[in-house]
Amino acid sequence: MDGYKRLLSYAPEKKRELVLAIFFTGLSAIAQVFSYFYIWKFLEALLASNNLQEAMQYAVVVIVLLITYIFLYFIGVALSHILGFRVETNLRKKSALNVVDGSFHFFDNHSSGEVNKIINENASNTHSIIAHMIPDITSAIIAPILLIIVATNIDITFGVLLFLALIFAFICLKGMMSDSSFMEAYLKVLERLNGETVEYVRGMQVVKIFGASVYTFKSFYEAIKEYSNLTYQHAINCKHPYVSFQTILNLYISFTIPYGIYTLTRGSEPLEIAAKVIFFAIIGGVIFTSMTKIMYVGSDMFMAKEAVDKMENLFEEMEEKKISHSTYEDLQNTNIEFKDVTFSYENAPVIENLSFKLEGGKSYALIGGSGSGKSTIAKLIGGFYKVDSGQVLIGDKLLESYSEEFLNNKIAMVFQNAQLFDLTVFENVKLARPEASDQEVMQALKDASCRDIIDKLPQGVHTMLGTEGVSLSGGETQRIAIARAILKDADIVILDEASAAADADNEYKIQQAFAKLMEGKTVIMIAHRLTSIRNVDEILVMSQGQIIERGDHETLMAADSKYKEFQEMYAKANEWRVKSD
Ligand SMILES: Nc1ncnc2c1ncn2[C@@H]1O[C@H](COP(=O)(O)OP(=O)(O)OP(=O)(O)O)[C@@H](O)[C@H]1O
Repeated sequence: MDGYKRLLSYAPEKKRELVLAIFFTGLSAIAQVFSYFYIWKFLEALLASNNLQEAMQYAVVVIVLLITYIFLYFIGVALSHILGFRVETNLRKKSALNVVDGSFHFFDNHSSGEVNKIINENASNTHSIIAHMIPDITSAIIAPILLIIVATNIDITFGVLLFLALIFAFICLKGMMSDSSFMEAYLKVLERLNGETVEYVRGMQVVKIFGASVYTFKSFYEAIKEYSNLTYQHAINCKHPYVSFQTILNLYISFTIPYGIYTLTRGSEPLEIAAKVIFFAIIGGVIFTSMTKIMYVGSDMFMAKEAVDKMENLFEEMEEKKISHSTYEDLQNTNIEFKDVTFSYENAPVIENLSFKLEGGKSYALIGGSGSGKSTIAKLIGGFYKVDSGQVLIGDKLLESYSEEFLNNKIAMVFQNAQLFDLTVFENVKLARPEASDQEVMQALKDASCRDIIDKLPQGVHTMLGTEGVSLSGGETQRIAIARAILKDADIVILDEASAAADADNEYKIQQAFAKLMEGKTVIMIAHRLTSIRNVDEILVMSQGQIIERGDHETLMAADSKYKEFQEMYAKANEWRVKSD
């Protein structure tokens, strides 16, 4: 019940619907029981009293009560569906907000497909669990109890017999109810099977080309076997309780006839006994059928707990290693400082006890071998990750002391694999500053040397990009992303220069766009082309998470430096490229 209560706590505004759903399904159960009582009255009038007119009146009452039952049940189910859908909607809304707010650490460890799957599957499970649980519980519990009371009033022996049969039936049902360990194992196997099936379908091309069979996909085959074994074992475990349940039901119905004959020999009125036998046979079937719903209540409760556990775990993970920002919103200067910073993505530190200071208003280039920690430093300045120890200061104040939004507005980042959204070019740029005028957006595009891109697009700046629209090349995408950063007009600019060579024209335009973006800003450039950094104020050379050298181009070239070594290697690599071209 705990999972169910936790799920309901996601829709506190629909408490009234919950109470009304219980009320209407409860009322419908009472109407149902009354309809069966009047079936008895009908049979009694028809057979025992032989009063056709009275029987007809009872028949009308039965019909009215059955219609009332259906109508009330329908209202109860509709209300519980409204409640279920609201819980699902609220869970989806919360998920969407948490995803937007999720830590980078979380997204490093979870692919977007995985997150989407967890949210989709569990959120959509919740509405059906909630929608069916209230009607199932009422029809499985209220209706049988009330019917037993009515039945005992009609005939105490038949009533007691029915009661005993129900106790046995309940024991059998409990034997068939899936316990939490089975449900846990079942959901795990099902999840594995789904995952393996997706992998198999994804690899269908390889399957076809190489004529591989399902046996080649060993883990898919094992998942099928595991699923089949588990469900088979469960079916076997249910065999005895199920057969016993059916036997008790049929025994009870068959027993009403010899018992009726026995009472006849004791001088009872034959037609009254006939009426009772028919009535008890009818309600026996009805009660047994409604009781079977108890089986689903157990698994529904487990599913409710699973769904809410999985989603809440996901929400918790999204918050892990997230910086808790304060509210300060005034940048005194754009100095950047690392004080004894240690940071690790997983267990091993990528940078350890790193300290350095960058002066506001100057331009810096970070260079170093692949994996030396350049992008990590850029991300830590951007506030993407919480450091393990030490301090990152912006404007001589702790990064955490600024509000997240303020910091976002003060720092612009352009990564080599820039992301554009499925929006128009214009909308993509305007995202950086929604209050910007049309002229400002157009000026940013012009400054980022995007004129030629816009000219060739069918609807100019209003052309849709992405899956539904036009695709741009890597270099073009980066220029639009630079336009976005120019419009943002942030005081600190971090650029991750593309390592893959763009064509000469694109390369020239990207450099022009960068120059415009860097004007008057504090700039940190992660440089891959060593020719493009000669004019920066200072170059920081990185190796294994440490800054091993720093200085301007001339100073570093004059010494026997690692930087000089890098420049020479770069020049050689370019020479080879020219020769092989
Ligand atoms: N999201 C991540 N999760 C785990 N480890 C990571 C993650 N990002 C980077 N690393 C590791 O951290 C180290 C530093 O990576 P970083 O991207 O900062 O290097 P880099 O100098 O920018 O490299 P490159 O020039 O190849 O982009 C590498 O060993 C890398 O494998």
